[in-house]
This record gives sequence, structure tokens and C-alpha cells, in this order.
Amino acid sequence: MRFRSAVLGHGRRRIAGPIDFELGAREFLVVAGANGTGKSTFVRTMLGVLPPLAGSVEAKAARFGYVPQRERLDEIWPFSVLEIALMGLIPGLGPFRFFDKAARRRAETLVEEVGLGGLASRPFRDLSGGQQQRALIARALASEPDVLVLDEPTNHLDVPGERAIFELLGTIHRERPCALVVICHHLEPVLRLATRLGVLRGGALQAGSVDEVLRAGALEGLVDDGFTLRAGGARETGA
Ligand SMILES: Nc1ncnc2c1ncn2[C@@H]1O[C@H](COP(=O)(O)OP(=O)(O)OP(=O)(O)O)[C@@H](O)[C@H]1O
Repeated sequence: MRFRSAVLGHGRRRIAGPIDFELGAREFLVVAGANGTGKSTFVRTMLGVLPPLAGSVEAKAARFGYVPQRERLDEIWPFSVLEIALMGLIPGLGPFRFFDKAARRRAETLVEEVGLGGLASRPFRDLSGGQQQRALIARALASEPDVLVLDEPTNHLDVPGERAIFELLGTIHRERPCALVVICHHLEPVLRLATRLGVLRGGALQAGSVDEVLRAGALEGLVDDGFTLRAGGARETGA
């Protein structure tokens, strides 16, 4: 994935750039920045949903899996966990457009992989926030993505719920041949897993290895949603 002098924005409105940035296979990138700095815009440009206003964004053979912000989905009902995972297999449906036994088995395996074995027939709307997040991750994994993109996957989860989702992302990163891109506000736990950090600020992206970006002070003094983000990790302010 390569951004070459890419200017990001909506319509004529420039949000960030020009950005030069590369993401290798199997990296784990965390995208950080205060509200409204363009994190979603950056990721939408990466996904190809939003064209850059100038410059280019190239993806080499990249298949994307996308996990949207859970609270922005009204309710995926009345679908069960298994059906949510099956939705991720829709692009591979044959001409008769129904799921065969193999597809169902594949969806069951995904449901187990994300830790929801036993809940496959449970309606999505009856799950806890963390379980819903897992179901959405199963759906995104169904396409065997080269890049799995997650938009604030731990928002509104309690500390154990957040830890459990990050553990799952760590396992996916270790065991699957894909890169992860995670937009996140609470950085401390996720930076332990990340290989790369990108911080959007004032229309620029400062990106590199986590250590490089922290040492450069990219997070210094950045106050966001009750967390003070500092070099060396995030410190909860108790808000
Ligand atoms: N579809 C759109 N059309 C025009 N402007 C938009 C659109 N979507 C977002 N914006 C604007 O782009 C800017 C960056 O928004 P974006 O959602 O990318 O920021 P963000 O860093 O992800 O914010 P947050 O942390 O609040 O999710 C904001 O000023 C926003 O109002």
C-alpha cells in the first residue's frame, strides 16, 4: 500500500496531505489523532472508497476487510452471529446465490476463531458490545483480507472487553497473513501490538515504527477524549 503525495479530502475540502506513506504486508498500523483530524478520511482513502484529491494511492493485490464502528451500525437484525459471518462470504457466492454446506462450515470456523463458538445461532442484537465486535471481525475475515481495517474497535467497551478484543487482534496478526490497520483513541494497550504508528495532526501524517514516532514526540500534549497521549504510551486521565 503506497500513498504518493496524496491529498485527502471530501469534494473540494482538503483534510490532510500531501501524504507519502507506505504500509508493508503483515504490518500492524495504529492510526491516531484528535477528533476530526482525518483518521476515517485516511482509512476511507486507503480502502479506495474516497479518491485522493491529488496524488495517488496504490494497493498491490490488496483485498480489504473492514470492521465499521459498531455503534454506527443501527442494528444488524434479525441476523444471527453465523449469518453475520456468512455475509462476509457473499462476494464468493456462486450463480445460484445460496450458501452451501462448505460456506456454512467456513462461517462456523470463523465464528469459532473470533471466540463466539456456541453463540452462532444467537441474534446479533442480543450480544454484548464485545461479542458484536467479534461477530463483525468474523464477517471481515471471511474474505481472507490482505488488510483488515478496524475503526475504533474498542469504543464503549469496558477495560476487560477492550483487552479481550486487542488479544484477538494480536492473535489474528500472528496467525493470519494480513496487515492490520486500527483507528484507536486509547493507545496504550494497542501500541504493545502495533509495528507502525501514524499520527494525524494539523493536516500532516507522522508515521513510522512505534518507537520512532513516540521518540519524535508526535503524541506530545495531544489531548483527546479524556486521554492524554504521551511519548511512551497513553495515560488515562480518569475522564
Ligand atoms: N462526507 C464528508 N463530507 C465532507 N466532510 C466530511 C465528510 N466526512 C468527514 N468530513 C470532515 O472531514 C474532517 C475529518 O473527519 P474524519 O471523520 O476523517 O475525522 P476523524 O479523525 O476520523 O474524527 P473522529 O475521531 O471524530 O472519528 C472533519 O472535519 C469532518 O467534518
